[in-house]
Amino acid sequence: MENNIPVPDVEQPRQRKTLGAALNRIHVIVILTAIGLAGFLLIMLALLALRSHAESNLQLTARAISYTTEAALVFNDASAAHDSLVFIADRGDFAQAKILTPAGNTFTEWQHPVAGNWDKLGQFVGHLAFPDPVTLPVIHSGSVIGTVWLTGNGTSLLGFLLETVLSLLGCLVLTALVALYFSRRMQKGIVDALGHITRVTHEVSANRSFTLRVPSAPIAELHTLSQDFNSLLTELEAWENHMKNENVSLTKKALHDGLTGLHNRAFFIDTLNQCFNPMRPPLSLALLFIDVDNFKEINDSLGHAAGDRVLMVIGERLSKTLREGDVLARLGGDEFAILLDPMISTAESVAFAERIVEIMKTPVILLNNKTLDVSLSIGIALSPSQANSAKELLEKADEAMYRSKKISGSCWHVSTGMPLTVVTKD
Ligand SMILES: Nc1nc2c(ncn2[C@@H]2O[C@H](COP(=O)(O)OP(=O)(O)OP(=O)(O)O)[C@@H](O)[C@H]2O)c(=O)[nH]1
Repeated sequence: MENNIPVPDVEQPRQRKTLGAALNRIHVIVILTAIGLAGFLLIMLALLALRSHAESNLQLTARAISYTTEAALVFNDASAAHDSLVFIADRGDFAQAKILTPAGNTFTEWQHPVAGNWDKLGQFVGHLAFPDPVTLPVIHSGSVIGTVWLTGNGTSLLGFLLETVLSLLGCLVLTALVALYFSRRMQKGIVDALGHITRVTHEVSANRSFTLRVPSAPIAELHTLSQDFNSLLTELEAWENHMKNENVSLTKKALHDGLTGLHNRAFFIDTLNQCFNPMRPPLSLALLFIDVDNFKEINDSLGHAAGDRVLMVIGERLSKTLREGDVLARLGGDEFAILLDPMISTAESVAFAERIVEIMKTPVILLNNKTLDVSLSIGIALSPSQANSAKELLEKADEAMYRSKKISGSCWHVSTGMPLTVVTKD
């Protein structure tokens, strides 16, 4: 059968651009576009201004030529007219000058020498900048006696243009650098502030570091974001501490007895089970099962509060008998148990039980300062000699305790492993 379940696309990990790189790119594009456009417009304006300046210059030169060649035209002296042209060409700025007769013939002319590529380029620029020659009539006594014909010189225009463009470009590059410097500074403020928030967020999510805080940012919105983020962290930190405390308290409640503060049955059974871990070699253990004699009577005659007081005192006294590693628990009601640390012999556990019987010989002082004699019955079971499991060890110790109780109470009994027979006192 064909499987029609769509397989979701697995997103491939890809290299993402950093915010700094993205802002950098945008700033460079904006700056280059703005500076490029401004540069282009400024160069165009400079060109127009230069051209109009050069054109009015050419008009003035034509007028000067017209005045200076007037006499030469009147006296038909072409050589004098040529000298005048050379004289003005030394000081003026034109490519070619002609004096034409009223009939249109060339009376005299002068042309700027073309020495090299620069001059050729100048000539070309001159053709572009001044496509039409400037003409001006030479008037004598009210009549036209000739015409001044003048074309513009592109060489000096070219030089001037190059100078203008180069200095303009220099200014634009300087402006671009200054703009770039300030944009980088502004960008650093944004990127650093967001970088702090990103780093702290990552630390919080990866290591639950709720104690971290984001430093304040120079930009108002980012500062607000940092402050709000810090408030959130403070709340999370408080919440986490509260949860930790709750956990500690719940764990304590789950494993401790509320009245005596000793470990409870669940903890004791768990500890016992761990001692019989099949993955480990068997341990030498001794378990003392302890039950208060005639506890119901205490409750019934002196009240539940007195019974509680007795249980607490017993808990305190038993705690004082413990060595390091021993585990004491209240199993429930008037039952207690002690697990003696591994490597304990029968004689040692019996000595331990005798000590317990002994310490209970001191009467319990009740809350109303009355005293009460309280005794305990103790059953001892040993592992691995008498039991091979937690359940069996507990049952054997309970059984031995029952023997103690049946004999007389206020005594100990070591489990025999034999079936229980009822023993009467005396
Ligand atoms: N005051 C008090 N009494 C409790 C508590 N838990 C259980 N008891 C009472 O403890 C009594 C235990 O009674 P039994 O199990 O008959 O024990 P006993 O009177 O000592 O009898 P033997 O074990 O045969 O000596 C019951 O009356 C329970 O109600 C407790 O936390 N506080």
